[in-house]
Amino acid sequence: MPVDLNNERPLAWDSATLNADTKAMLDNLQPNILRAHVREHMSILFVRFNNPAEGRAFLRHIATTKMKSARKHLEEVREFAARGRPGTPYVGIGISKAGYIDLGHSLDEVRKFGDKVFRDGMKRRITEVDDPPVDQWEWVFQREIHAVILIGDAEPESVAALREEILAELPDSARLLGEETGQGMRNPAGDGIEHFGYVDGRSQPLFLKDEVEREPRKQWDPAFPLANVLVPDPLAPNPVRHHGSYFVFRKLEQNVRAFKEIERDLADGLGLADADRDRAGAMLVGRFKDGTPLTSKAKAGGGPVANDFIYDGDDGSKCPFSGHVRKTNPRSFGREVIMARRGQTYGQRADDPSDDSPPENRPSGEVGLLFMAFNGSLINQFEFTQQTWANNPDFENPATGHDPVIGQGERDIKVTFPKVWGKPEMSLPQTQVAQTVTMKGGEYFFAPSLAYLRNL
Ligand code: HEM
Repeated sequence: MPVDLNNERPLAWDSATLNADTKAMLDNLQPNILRAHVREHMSILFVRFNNPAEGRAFLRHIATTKMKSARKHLEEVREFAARGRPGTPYVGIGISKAGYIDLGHSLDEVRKFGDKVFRDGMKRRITEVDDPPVDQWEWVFQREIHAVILIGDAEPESVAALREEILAELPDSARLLGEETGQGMRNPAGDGIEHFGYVDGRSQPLFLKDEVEREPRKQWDPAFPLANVLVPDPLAPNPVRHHGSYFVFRKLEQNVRAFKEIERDLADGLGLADADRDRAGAMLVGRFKDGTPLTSKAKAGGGPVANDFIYDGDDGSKCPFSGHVRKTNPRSFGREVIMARRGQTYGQRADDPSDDSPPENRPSGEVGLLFMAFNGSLINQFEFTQQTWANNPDFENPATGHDPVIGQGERDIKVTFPKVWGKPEMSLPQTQVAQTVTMKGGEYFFAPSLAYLRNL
């Protein structure tokens, strides 16, 4: 029975009754798609091939010697939970449209990829998502990237060793165009944070029964059908059993100093004092720094980071409609838009992102987020989120503003903020906060099935 990508029931991946096609799907799927892989340390390599036979042989070799399946990953996670035995590192591969052509596929074959945006590539989509002109991107992303290789693990040593091994296999005809290094940051509670200091990566679509069952889910259902991240791999030997995922990579630089100034000025402007001052930043993100959802609480909460909430009954007087997490997941509709975010922070900093030191001690560049996400459809998920939700000041309610964190394009309308949490008193209309996240480049890839890679 073909894998039912639209089944609303989460996948019981280790059930004895799993059908043969679904088993084969898990044995041929890359890890980190259905469930996030440990990737506290990451090395991300951008490669160009230039010789079809050698490019194919390289990918085949990496796939057969260094990549594990989604099933192997899930077994490792279970082993770790039961016996504390650490798993093996993650190696993932994504191929761009230009990469498929360079590997020798015909245009007719590449047209089998249903996602037009993937076939265009990111450089041809800047108008739609209001990205900066390509000549302002970092040089590596201005070039024609054929493949991305993701290496991730809990410790830097194994990542560095694998990076060396993989680079040593790169044929002379190929080029390493550039690379990124990701490194996780954590707050004192141990939760992963991004550079503005907020807990990140908490809200995810969950596809597996064991993951769903661990979540409180009275209000928000975190279970999503596989279709949110999987499509049949059109070039695999058997697309009924072999699946892949559209992968978006974007390097997003964060001006932390400017963001911290904005938080401070907003708190001053609204007359917020003491612990209430944290609400300024929370109105921009939609969660407090410790992850407490602003729609649920007026102050940061402590305890495990909640994700069982919706915005019903919040007219914007608790969490503004523009707040980043409300914009990118309104929760009462748009479930088909939700993608699996698998990003990692980049850049070293001398200050502690979770302390209270003033804005002038914060970095104004060179740090940010390597935004990465798996999609069933780039046009209906990543691009839709960026274009129709984040960049749209009228989304859900007119004149509520751009997403203050990731919104791109002219922030010309004025907006208001609630002065008191949950009360109708609003501030005077004010200019929207400045853009502090800058896209430095990126590309769209397809993460093919292992069956495709092993048969190259
Ligand atoms: C530097 C850039 C970014 C920063 C600093 C950032 C920060 C955050 C933070 C702090 C959260 C809350 C943690 C959570 O709920 O899991 C979050 C959630 C989220 N972000 Fe971002 N983000 C960035 C870029 C993006 C981009 C480019 C997109 C998509 C276009 C995006 C989509 C989302 C989504 C979908 C959620 C989860 C919302 C939910 O389900 O409640 N983010 N982000």
